[in-house]
Amino acid sequence: MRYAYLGPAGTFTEEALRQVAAPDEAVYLPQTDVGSAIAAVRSGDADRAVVAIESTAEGGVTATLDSLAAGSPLVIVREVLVPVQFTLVAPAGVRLADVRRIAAHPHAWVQCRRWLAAHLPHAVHVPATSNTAPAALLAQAAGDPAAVRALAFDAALVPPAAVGTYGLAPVAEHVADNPSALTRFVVVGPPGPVPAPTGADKTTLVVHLPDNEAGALLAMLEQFAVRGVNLSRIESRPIGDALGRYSFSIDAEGHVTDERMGEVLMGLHRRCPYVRFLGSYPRADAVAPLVHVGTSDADFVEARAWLDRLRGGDPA
Ligand SMILES: O=C(O)C(=O)C[C@]1(C(=O)O)C=C[C@@H](O)C=C1
Repeated sequence: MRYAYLGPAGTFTEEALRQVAAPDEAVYLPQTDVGSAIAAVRSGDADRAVVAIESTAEGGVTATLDSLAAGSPLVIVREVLVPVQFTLVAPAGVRLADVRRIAAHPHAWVQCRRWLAAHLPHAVHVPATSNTAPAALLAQAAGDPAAVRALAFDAALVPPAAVGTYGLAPVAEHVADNPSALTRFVVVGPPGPVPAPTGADKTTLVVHLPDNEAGALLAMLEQFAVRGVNLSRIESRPIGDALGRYSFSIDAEGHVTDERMGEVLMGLHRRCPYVRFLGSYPRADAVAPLVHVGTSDADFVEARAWLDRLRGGDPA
């Protein structure tokens, strides 16, 4: 299996990929951004993409949400959680007090904001395409003072594991603000058989609302509420064709084969102009949803049998 993912080597995305397939049993195809990783699956250059979709720091990863919401259909087949911490590295000889320009992925910068404000309040953010792109540049320039001076930054925020991979010198460790930060990654592939239900699953959807209808968002949410389906993430993203037009990216607890989730999907299909199914897949934390009274599979099956009896002329 060929996996496209955000590289170069040592990103948190690669840590997620290692949980899915070891390097000796898969082809790793590092890409410069999330959009390219997803495009590689659409073009057939990769069989799967591994991409960040949500973090405790920033919520939804918009590059991923937007790439999956439009274009040829793709589905999520698995999710993986990776703890996220950061180390500040710099070329040999650079002290913390010397640091003025820090290369960092925008999500890494956000995750270290309080530490940076306390320790390097005047440092400027130099945006990087990934957490290890600056690490690779530092490693290339090491030992060549002219190459080090030519870098656009004098320190970088990198995953702790990348310090050894690239032979870098830590200037400060444990610089992330939240010691329990997590990023959630998903494995994305072309449409195919839906992973079997485990009893602890998630379903990801993109939903558009009817235009100019007061309460349309409430009506959409009611489709979930009345069937006892809990949401674990909902975000609005611009559709992009006009101001004021938004799509909703939703993670719901449950599997497409659950009776209650099936009823939700049919309700959305009836009421909303566009619903994209982005897959049902096992939850990485294996936490089963709370099933409320009257919303179990058996409750739906029994209610349908009752309706059939009524329609057959048996009101008993
Ligand atoms: O995989 C990486 O290391 C990345 O650079 C990407 C990414 C992200 O897209 O959120 C992954 C985890 C961290 O939350 C910060 C950045």
